[in-house]
Amino acid sequence: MASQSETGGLVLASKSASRRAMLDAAGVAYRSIPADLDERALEAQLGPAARPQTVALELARAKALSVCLQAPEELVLGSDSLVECGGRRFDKPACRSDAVEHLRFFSGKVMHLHSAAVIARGGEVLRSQVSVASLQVAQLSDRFIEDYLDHEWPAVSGCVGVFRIEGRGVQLFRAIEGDHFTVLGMPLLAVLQFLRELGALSP
Ligand SMILES: Nc1nc2c(ncn2[C@@H]2O[C@H](COP(=O)(O)OP(=O)(O)OP(=O)(O)O)[C@@H](O)[C@H]2O)c(=O)[nH]1
Repeated sequence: MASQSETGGLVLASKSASRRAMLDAAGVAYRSIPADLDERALEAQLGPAARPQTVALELARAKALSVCLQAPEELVLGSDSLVECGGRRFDKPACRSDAVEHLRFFSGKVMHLHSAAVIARGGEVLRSQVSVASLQVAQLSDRFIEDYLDHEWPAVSGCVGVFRIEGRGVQLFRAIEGDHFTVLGMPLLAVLQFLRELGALSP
């Protein structure tokens, strides 16, 4: 006999601490089953010309559908974030020198952070949303970058854009346009509306 959590619950298909923190703070009950898939290989299949919002949506969809196989009765929430800046797409930095290169490139430019969410059940996509925030990056000196990473590395190794907006990452920006939750890594307001529509959250 399947437990309640295996019949009507919500599964977060993510290892992201930030996404878990958002749902925890919002009082949303869920269990986590990280998606085990090669995001970079999937992104490569979409090709270099794929729009960043398309890539984020497709990766969120792939994460949700892959976890549906382990939770066939439950709503599964997949999410993905990526940065586009100066015509380049960026994922999480692979190492500290990657982080330096990313930050040097971002300096003085506008960073677009795309965050997507997909809710699926039984292999069928029920809802999806992708949102973008625009972050104006300050001029970053090499000295600032090294000092910043002395404090923030390796914590930001799990963060696209090499920052935690809730921490020192806020020092990188002169202005931010867009939803705070989108910056943190998931369009939470849309996710909550979807859960209400799907009966998983009381209106
Ligand atoms: N704490 C924090 N995390 C951020 C911020 N901006 C982006 N992120 C995180 O950057 C990560 C983007 O990488 P993704 O590939 O989308 O997700 P992930 O962390 O690999 O986790 P999965 O969902 O399991 O793929 C996510 O965990 C986002 O929450 C921020 O300002 N603060």
